[in-house]
Amino acid sequence: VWAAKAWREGDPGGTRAGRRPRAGSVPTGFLDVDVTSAPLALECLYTPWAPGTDSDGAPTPQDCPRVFSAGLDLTEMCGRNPAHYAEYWKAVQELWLRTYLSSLVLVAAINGACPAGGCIIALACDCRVLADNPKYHIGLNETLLGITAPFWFKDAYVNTIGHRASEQALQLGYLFPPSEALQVGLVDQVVPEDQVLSTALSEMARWLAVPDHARQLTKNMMRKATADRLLRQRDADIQNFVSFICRDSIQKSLQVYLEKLRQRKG
Ligand SMILES: CC/C=C\C/C=C\CCC/C=C/CC(=O)SCCNC(=O)CCNC(=O)[C@H](O)C(C)(C)COP(=O)(O)OP(=O)(O)OC[C@H]1O[C@@H](n2cnc3c(N)ncnc32)[C@H](O)[C@@H]1OP(=O)(O)O
Repeated sequence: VWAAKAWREGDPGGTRAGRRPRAGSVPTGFLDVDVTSAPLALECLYTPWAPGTDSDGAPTPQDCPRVFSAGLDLTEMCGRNPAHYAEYWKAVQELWLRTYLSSLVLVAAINGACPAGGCIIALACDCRVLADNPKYHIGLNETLLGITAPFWFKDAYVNTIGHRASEQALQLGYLFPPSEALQVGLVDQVVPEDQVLSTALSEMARWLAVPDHARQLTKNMMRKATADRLLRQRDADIQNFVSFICRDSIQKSLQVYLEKLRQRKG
């Protein structure tokens, strides 16, 4: 995720929000940053695990290739207490709202797998460029984990790919390979892997060429209703999440899924 303001101000290596991947593991989070208590400088929000910049100040490819984001950190949703789940979900909401409502131009340069929470952050951007690699799937696969995508994930999906495609993909937990993601409109461009960053930059330039105030007002006009829907029921959404995730059956499903992931690795 690229923040236009920092880019324009020549500070593409600014503070990064989020968690770095554990050694030998995939980047899951972007949520151990304390987005709830300190104002998140979205101007400085980058793909969290991007290593920074090269000598010219241009962003360099991620140090964790193959994965854009593995979505929300499942270990944050397993075996914890209700207060932890509530705080975690509030942070997830906050991250999404700030990204979705940002007045900046945000372009997602997706150079790896992008399931669930990863997809939802990409969807909060203005434009998505995906690397053409059949392993780089994108979508909301929650049902395959035995959980349900919250209504605002669903809303963002419907806004992007329409009702019927969302209904089908959500129920099936379908992860789209690049060609299908492009076809259904989930991403805007699919390009060879080594052109993701340059294409994202070109897209950024295209969006920045539009007068800022007009673009920002238009963006807000298009997104406000969706964001307001969550804003109106934030607390209820947190309570829903906590009671849902605390169920024994859901905990069991998540543990089984995590175990499968770990075994697959071995
Ligand atoms: C009525 C209803 C009301 C309310 C409902 C409300 C809310 C519920 C919904 C909550 C929303 C959740 C959204 C999410 O984002 S869930 C997470 C979904 N993510 C996934 O399914 C991705 C899983 N991961 C993978 O498919 C692969 O890891 C990936 C393709 C990304 C990368 O593959 P690779 O081969 O490179 O890595 P692995 O060897 O598989 O994994 C390495 C280690 O990373 C661990 N891992 C992977 N993903 C996660 C994750 N999301 N969270 C935590 N840990 C993860 C994996 O177990 C390996 O761990 P170690 O062995 O190294 O410990």
